[in-house]
Amino acid sequence: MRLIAEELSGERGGETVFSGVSFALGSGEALMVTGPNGAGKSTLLRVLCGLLPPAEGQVSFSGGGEDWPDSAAACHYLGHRNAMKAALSVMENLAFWQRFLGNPHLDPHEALEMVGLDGIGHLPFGYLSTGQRRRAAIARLLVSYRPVWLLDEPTSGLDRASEKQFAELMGVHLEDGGLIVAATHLPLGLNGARELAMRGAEL
Ligand SMILES: Nc1ncnc2c1ncn2[C@@H]1O[C@H](COP(=O)(O)OP(=O)(O)OP(=O)(O)O)[C@@H](O)[C@H]1O
Repeated sequence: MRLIAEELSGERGGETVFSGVSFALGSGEALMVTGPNGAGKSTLLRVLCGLLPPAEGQVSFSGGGEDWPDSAAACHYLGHRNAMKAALSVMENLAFWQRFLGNPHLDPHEALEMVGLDGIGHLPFGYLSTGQRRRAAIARLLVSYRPVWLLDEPTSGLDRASEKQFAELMGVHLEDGGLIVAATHLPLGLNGARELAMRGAEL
């Protein structure tokens, strides 16, 4: 599988926030998107998964067969918000996402165990601490399979042990032939990851 960005520009509110972004990422590869606040990292991730149209250039995804015909279908997007309903339990949220997204991968109980949240699946999501919320959102990546993980500051709010656990989960995803694009200010503990340094519209 291959995710390709060609001469991409992204706009917010009619202003160009980045331009000329190109890369090609294959199965088992990770790309760290770095740069100062406002450089356009989140905007780039949203363009890659089709939540925003590119102002210029194009995104393509190949080798995904019928299940993953394009990048929008192939991507899991973990944004700043955790995409969970506060009043539903953690388990209910994960079960909803599994039904909604299809391509079931891990059972929600198993996914919670993988992020160290077993035992609190019955709690409303809104009761969880900041780091626990992030871990539950990471469990969403595990309940339905998507080959491409687009991660926006994925370790924000995580303690050291959870950061390490998440690095292991990302490692397994890459070993299984997945792809990862992560916007981050911190090293994520992925050996061999490439870097895309963004500097914003002045490029
Ligand atoms: N909906 C919007 N309307 C107008 N401008 C926006 C909108 N969303 C973002 N922007 C602007 O686009 C620019 C890029 O924002 P973006 O969130 O992509 O940056 P970032 O590199 O992810 O920053 P950070 O490191 O702070 O997360 C910023 O200047 C931001 O103010």
